[in-house]
Amino acid sequence: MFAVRNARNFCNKLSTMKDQIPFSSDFIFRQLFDTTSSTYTYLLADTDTREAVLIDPVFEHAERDFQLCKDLNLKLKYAMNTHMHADHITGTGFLKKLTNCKSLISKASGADADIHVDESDAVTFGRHKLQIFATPGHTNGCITYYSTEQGIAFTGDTLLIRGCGRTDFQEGNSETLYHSVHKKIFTLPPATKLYPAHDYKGLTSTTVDEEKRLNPRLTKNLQEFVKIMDNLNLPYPKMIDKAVPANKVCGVFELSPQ
Ligand SMILES: N[C@@H](CCC(=O)N[C@@H](CCS)C(=O)NCC(=O)O)C(=O)O
Ligand SMILES: [Fe+2]
Repeated sequence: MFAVRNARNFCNKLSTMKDQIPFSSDFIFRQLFDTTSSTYTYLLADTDTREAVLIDPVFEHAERDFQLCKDLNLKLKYAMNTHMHADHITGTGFLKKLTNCKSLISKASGADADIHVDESDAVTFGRHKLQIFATPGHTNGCITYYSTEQGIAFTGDTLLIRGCGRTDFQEGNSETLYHSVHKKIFTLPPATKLYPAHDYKGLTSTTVDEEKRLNPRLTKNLQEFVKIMDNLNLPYPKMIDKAVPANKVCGVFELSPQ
């Protein structure tokens, strides 16, 4: 009986993995990394129009990201953030100097940008589209970018792999984060691939199904979750005093990292 149940559970897991949608042949996806802040930057593009977007670019890598766009013959349309970061300076300001791109962030972030977005807005590049979900909790202005067609979501610091963003600075609120994850991210199809803004253990992506089963914080009930978040006792990010003021004005604009 035990063996049968185990086999059934295993098959259920495999079927969820089988449901994963492969990227369309006209969709470019690159995951880039900053080893200092463990930040992921994502380059997405349309192979036909060559329009591209960068999610969560890092200041020190703006030239790398610009060069990659050039190498792939892409026109950067938007340099956009999932939230006003506290641990690194965004590359959006620098990328605006290097290209004709526009910066984009949520209205609720309180940060400057060319374009402000909100729940139910969408970002398009070529024929591709990212829907925007407001997923506050780590900060007030946290958003998740979601592509139904590709079956992927960029969760910023709202949901990390087997973790989540801390809620002890900026406008952090653990109850709000819990509801953002449970009502927005966890209601996406189980096979949706999730790409966070950071990972500190070398993992690169997860799925809704995986996190609903395995996230050590978000599988708990609200009360237990709040208690966990109240007791994380993490040191403040080293860059916070520099990063937050810079990110409030869309990053810095000098042409070279110091
Ligand atoms: N040590 C790093 C900061 C690490 C950190 O605080 N990460 C944030 C996300 C970036 S704002 C976080 O929410 N972590 C959650 C967790 O459980 O680790 C540094 O000094 O920059
Ligand atoms: Fe953050």
